[in-house]
Order: sequence, then structure tokens, then C-alpha cells
Amino acid sequence: MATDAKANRPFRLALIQMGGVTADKTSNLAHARDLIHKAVNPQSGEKPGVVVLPECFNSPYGHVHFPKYAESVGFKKGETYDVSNSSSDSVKMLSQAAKDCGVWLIGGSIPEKGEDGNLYNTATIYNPRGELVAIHRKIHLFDIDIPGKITFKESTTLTGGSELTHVDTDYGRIGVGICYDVRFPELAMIAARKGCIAMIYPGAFNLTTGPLHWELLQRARAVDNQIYVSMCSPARDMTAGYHAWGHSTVVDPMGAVIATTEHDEDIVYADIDPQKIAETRAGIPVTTQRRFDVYKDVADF
Ligand SMILES: NC(=O)CCC(=O)C(=O)O
Repeated sequence: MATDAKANRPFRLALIQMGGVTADKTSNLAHARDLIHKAVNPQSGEKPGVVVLPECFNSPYGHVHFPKYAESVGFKKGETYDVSNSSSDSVKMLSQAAKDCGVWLIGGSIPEKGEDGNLYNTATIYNPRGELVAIHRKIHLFDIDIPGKITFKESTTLTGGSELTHVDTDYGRIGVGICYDVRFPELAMIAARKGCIAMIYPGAFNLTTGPLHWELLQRARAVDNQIYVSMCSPARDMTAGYHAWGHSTVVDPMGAVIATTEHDEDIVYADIDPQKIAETRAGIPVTTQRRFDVYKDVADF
């Protein structure tokens, strides 16, 4: 198990279950900015250290919309990215909001036009100085067909990313995935073994799979890996083309749901305590009982 993550510290996590995403990108960005400011000024309680927006917060969700809303992010791994020169209105807004509010910001996801000309579903992540420190391109595209219920094919216009994302924050290392990525247990398992204290997924499940799988998948990823797991959804809008499940949730390392909501616009807060990970692993020591000598193919990462 990797040990080179920064020292872990407790923090408050805020999930913005944003509503009112329309065809007007400018108004979506303004609303997201207002909600970030609202999230860091809760009526009571401590300021959150990490704030999360949902999947596809600046555009309607659907493959026909991605080409029209796509922006060039321009981030190159390992390089300092000058956000002030960015051509992306979304990146500029998110960077400024993270800086103004002094928080780590997992900026949901946006349709991104990559340097290779492909389109990606991309999360951009900022430190409290407003610097863009990482991006995550959704690896597993949401291509499903449940006859009579839901057919969705992100790959019509999007390309899947090919890198895992682990961000060293002031509170510890955090893994990031996007929505359908949660169905692939390898992401959370590798993140936990690389020292992540949490996996956070901006996401937008639907009314068919949401009731069955949204919470189940988060609890499964948490219990298997003894880390915090959280998903941040948009609010549900029955007038939109895609009906999101909502229920933004935080699950602790024992698999307990410690914060959640229904489907309207809301901000969900939870306290993340690395000590809870240590206690869980001491009590149920699966992290040291693994038998990679028996299933060694899985250990090759
Ligand atoms: N936006 C998505 O990736 C949706 C994933 C989803 O609904 C699922 O069931 O998986």
C-alpha cells in the first residue's frame, strides 16, 4: 500500500446538488458560482474544506449537447496552468470561485474539447488559490440500453479518458471519478491502495438505475476499500431531457450513509475524519489480510 500521501486531516465536505441547469451556459455558470459561495457560508457549522459540483453542470446532459458546449481546458499534467489565459469561461469561473472562497473545488464536470480534437466529459479540480491542479476525464462512458427504460450513448460524441486521478489536497489524497466510473471497482481499489482517503464522483444517475444502484455502489466501494465515498448529483428537472436521480450522498468507511438528500436543489454537508478509516481498518483488517499471492493478476498495478 502506498504511503507517500500528505498527512491526513479532518475536513467538512460540501456537495452542491445544483438545480436549474438550462440551455443558457452563462446562467448555469452564474448559478454554480452563487451556490459555491452559499456552500462556504452555511448558516451554522464550520466552513467546508472541499466543495463538489455535479456532473455536466454547465450544459444540458445528452450527447447532442456536448459538441456545442465543449470548451478547451488546456491543462497539461505536471505543468502549472495559467487559468487567467484560459479560453474556458467555466474554468475561469471555477478558479475564481475556489480562490474567493478559499476552498478545494471539484468542479463537477463539463464537456471538454481536448487538444487531440476529441470531446471528453471532464472534471476540473482547483486548490484554494484558484490554481487548476488536476483534471479527470471520465474513463468509462455511459453507454447503456435497458429496453423500455433508458438508452443512453455518451460515446456518440465523447471519448473515454485513460488516466486515474488522485489529488493531494491539504486534507489528504482524494480520488476522483465521474458517475459511470463508480461501476468499475478497480478505480476505488487502486485509489485506496495509493493512499486516498476518499473517492468523489460527480454523477447523474437516472430514475431507472438510481433507486437500485446509486447508494448500493457507493456503499460497496466504501466497504470494500474502507474509505469515504461520495457522489454529487444535479437536482431533478422533469422538464429536462435527462431526469437525474439526485440523492447526493456521503458514505463512511464502514459503509454507513452519513449524509444524503432527496432530489431537489440542496447542499449536503458531511464531516470526513481520517481517524474513522484507521479505526475501521484496525477492527476489520482486510487491508492487511489480502492474499495477492492467490489473486496476483489484480495486484499488477
Ligand atoms: N452519467 C452517468 O454516467 C450515468 C450513470 C448511470 O446512471 C448508471 O446507471 O450507471
